[in-house]
Amino acid sequence: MKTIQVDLGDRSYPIHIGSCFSDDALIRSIPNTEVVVVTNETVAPLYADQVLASLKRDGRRLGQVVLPDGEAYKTLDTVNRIFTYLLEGNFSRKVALVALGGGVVGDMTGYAAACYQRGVDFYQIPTTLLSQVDSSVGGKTGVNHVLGKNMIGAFKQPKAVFIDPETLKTLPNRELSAGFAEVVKHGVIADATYFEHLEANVESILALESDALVQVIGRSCEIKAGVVAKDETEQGVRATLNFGHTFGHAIETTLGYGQWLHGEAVAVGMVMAADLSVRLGMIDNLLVERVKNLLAVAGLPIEAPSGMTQNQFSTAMKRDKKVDAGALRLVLLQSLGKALVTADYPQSSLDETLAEFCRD
Ligand SMILES: NC(=O)c1ccc[n+]([C@@H]2O[C@H](COP(=O)([O-])OP(=O)(O)OC[C@H]3O[C@@H](n4cnc5c(N)ncnc54)[C@H](O)[C@@H]3O)[C@@H](O)[C@H]2O)c1
Ligand SMILES: O=C(O)C(=O)C[C@@H](O)[C@H](O)[C@H](O)COP(=O)(O)O
Ligand SMILES: [Zn+2]
Repeated sequence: MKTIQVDLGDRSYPIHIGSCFSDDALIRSIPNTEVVVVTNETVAPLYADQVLASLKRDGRRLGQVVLPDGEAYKTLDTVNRIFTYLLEGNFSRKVALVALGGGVVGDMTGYAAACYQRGVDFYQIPTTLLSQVDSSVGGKTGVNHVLGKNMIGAFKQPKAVFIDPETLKTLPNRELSAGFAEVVKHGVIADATYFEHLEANVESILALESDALVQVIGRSCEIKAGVVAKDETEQGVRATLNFGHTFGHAIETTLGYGQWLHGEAVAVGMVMAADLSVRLGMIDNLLVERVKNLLAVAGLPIEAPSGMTQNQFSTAMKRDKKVDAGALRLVLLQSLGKALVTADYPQSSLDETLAEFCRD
């Protein structure tokens, strides 16, 4: 078992990576006397019994909420189903909510934990590549609004994260690729050597070769944990984790949640942000080609959805959470492994990038 610590003072927590399901002592050791597992209709039949069995203990009350599956259900209405279950069952403030599933389940469970009786304990058992390398770490929780992605939410750190890479064996390939987009992001913004490692090992990672996979989950969690420890609530450097997301979120919101997967939208978003960085003279076009090539090899899109207009991008991007005093801050590249958050770019250059990808 590999363990990475997220250092946040009295809210620090471990990320355990290994056979957390077959060797279930860590999951078993969750101390709360009331535990509710929150999952969805796809993940429940695969893993919920196993997790509930691990949690079973004399004197502990267990519950389970099974949510509908899909990004389209990442809403306040769905979170309200969790509240209704907890209230009907008279669960107290001592309850721990355990998110079992991908990022959608994790983000909603964390938000429910932040709100239920003004805050209860929360654990993450992520079962997609995306959630194992990104969303289970860092405490961003929340739901989508029809006008913007993740617009309603709270920072709520989990007490621990339990990652069992074996769960990825049941994950559809399209979802695996989507998770890989966030892995590429970590290399591009924070670690050139890691990016080179991904270029050299993309096939073995996506073939789920155990060593390659554990190494990638570990390195991505280390990078994310390091950034979050420096800037938990995104006052500064954490915004670099949003590389590609301003464009990507615009795609998700405009097409309708769930049409494109989050990782797919972020893949194109990263190419667009890199394109803008070239236009501003910050990086060489060769780097854009390397990013595009790695994403394409992983089966990810590198072009904007056909039919999406420049105006649709602009409208959605104006609502980005990184807008400050009316100016849209974007994450751009200074070099491989180095990102910068800035509102200091000519609007005409952004327009050129949008025009290049939209052709409307
Ligand atoms: N909080 C954060 O920091 C953060 C970071 C990145 C992304 N996100 C959010 O995460 C969400 C995307 O997460 P995701 O990519 O995990 O999508 P997801 O949660 O929708 O899961 C993808 C699909 O895989 C299924 N699934 C999950 N585990 C499985 C398994 N082991 N075997 C078979 N099927 C399985 C799910 O039911 C779903 O159909 C988006 O809403 C995004 O905004 C949050
Ligand atoms: O943890 C972060 O910070 C990130 O930005 C990680 C992103 O991959 C993730 O998609 C996040 O949910 C986006 O955050 P948002 O604040 O732009 O909604
Ligand atoms: Zn993301």
